[in-house]
Amino acid sequence: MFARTITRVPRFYRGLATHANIQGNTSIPAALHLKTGQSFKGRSFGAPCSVFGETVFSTSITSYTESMTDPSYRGQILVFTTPLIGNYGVPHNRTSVDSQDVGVVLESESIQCAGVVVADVAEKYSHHAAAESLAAWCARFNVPGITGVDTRAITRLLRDQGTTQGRLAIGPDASLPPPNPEEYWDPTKENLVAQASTKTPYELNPSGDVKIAVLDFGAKANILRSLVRRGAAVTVLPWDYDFNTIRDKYDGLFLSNGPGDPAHCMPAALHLRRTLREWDRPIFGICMGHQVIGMAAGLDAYRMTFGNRGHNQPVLALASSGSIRAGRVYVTSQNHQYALRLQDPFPEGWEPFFINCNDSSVEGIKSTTESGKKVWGVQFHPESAGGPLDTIEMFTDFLAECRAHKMQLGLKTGDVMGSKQEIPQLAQEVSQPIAAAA
Ligand SMILES: NC(=O)CC[C@H](N)C(=O)O
Repeated sequence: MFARTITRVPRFYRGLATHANIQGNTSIPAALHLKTGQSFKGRSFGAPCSVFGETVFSTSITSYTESMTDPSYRGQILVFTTPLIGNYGVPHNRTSVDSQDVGVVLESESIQCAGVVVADVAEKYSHHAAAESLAAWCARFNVPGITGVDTRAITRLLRDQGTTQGRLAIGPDASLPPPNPEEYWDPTKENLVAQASTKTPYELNPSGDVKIAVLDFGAKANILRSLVRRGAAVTVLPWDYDFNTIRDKYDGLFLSNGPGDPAHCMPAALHLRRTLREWDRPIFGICMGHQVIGMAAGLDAYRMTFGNRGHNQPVLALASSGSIRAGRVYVTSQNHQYALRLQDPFPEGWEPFFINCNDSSVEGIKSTTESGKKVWGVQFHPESAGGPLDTIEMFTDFLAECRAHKMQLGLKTGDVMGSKQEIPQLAQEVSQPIAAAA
């Protein structure tokens, strides 16, 4: 008898209710077809258009917004193993643009994956920073989604048969028979890096004390943020730019992540081979960048069965360097299909740096101490976004090495603060944020 009926929604919940939204086209039929002959029927959300793509799964339980804007997912139909996706909506993807800023909140300007597959799309979303629903965001970027499918069954299939070419068929296309095997699009044939990379060089944080050139294979914004927020002046170069022509103006070189088959990046690996021979300043690469360093060092990159996509991949450090301690396991964020082949012996001057605790794949390489070089490549993503920050200090380590090298050089030439160093012409010409360059 003392039970009270709440007739007024408390203020706090009323605020949330205004964010809640119902959007999407979930009564439109959709189907996911795999080249291997299996089909899954569900309902559509997002853009009402059909797409081809390489079907991959990610075990991440959060950060769908970061994953979907990561250029490394370009051309892929992304299956989320977490059943409920979309429940915190999507934020505005703009920051106030100043020289320290890369201009976006997420990992790039737009959705990069070709389509998304979820068990249960959240039609209601709630988050203080949310501006729209997952469905509305997908519709705005012309990216289709399918919901109401058994993502566990799809994942088990992909785990057994490997990443498979697929077709997301929406609306009337969903009731058509699946495409013939030869009609599927094979993204490995395309140079996706050339599509994702900046077309023209641009600079961030020009007043930074240490000058870093970034070869952009499809860089995630958080890689650029991680460099800029640690005080680096960053010049972002197209993926096939011959860094050797400007290298003396820089204190370090960084090679970014990127989509597709690393074989397309062989021109960059050949330029880098020369850099490694003739230049002694620090070099750091992540994911595709790590694969390019490996190819330049003489290692092979191969296609894994289903790759590693998720935010809890354990890697064992085999060597100590900077903040990394040999013998420790770090939990890492990953998104890759290819890996460097472990070979014995390793090319002279190189050693394995990390190894994956689940599948023993190579997770990192480094130049040996005897080589006198300072070069590191990691298959995982220390910058996270999303995922754990266990290895984020690798950016600090890299910049510390660049600063130390610059200081040593200054001591030799009597130019300790680097004041005699020329400001790169290139960098002055192209000072603009990532958003404007995209
Ligand atoms: N995130 C990345 O840079 C991925 C690299 C490469 N495209 C691969 O799939 O292995």
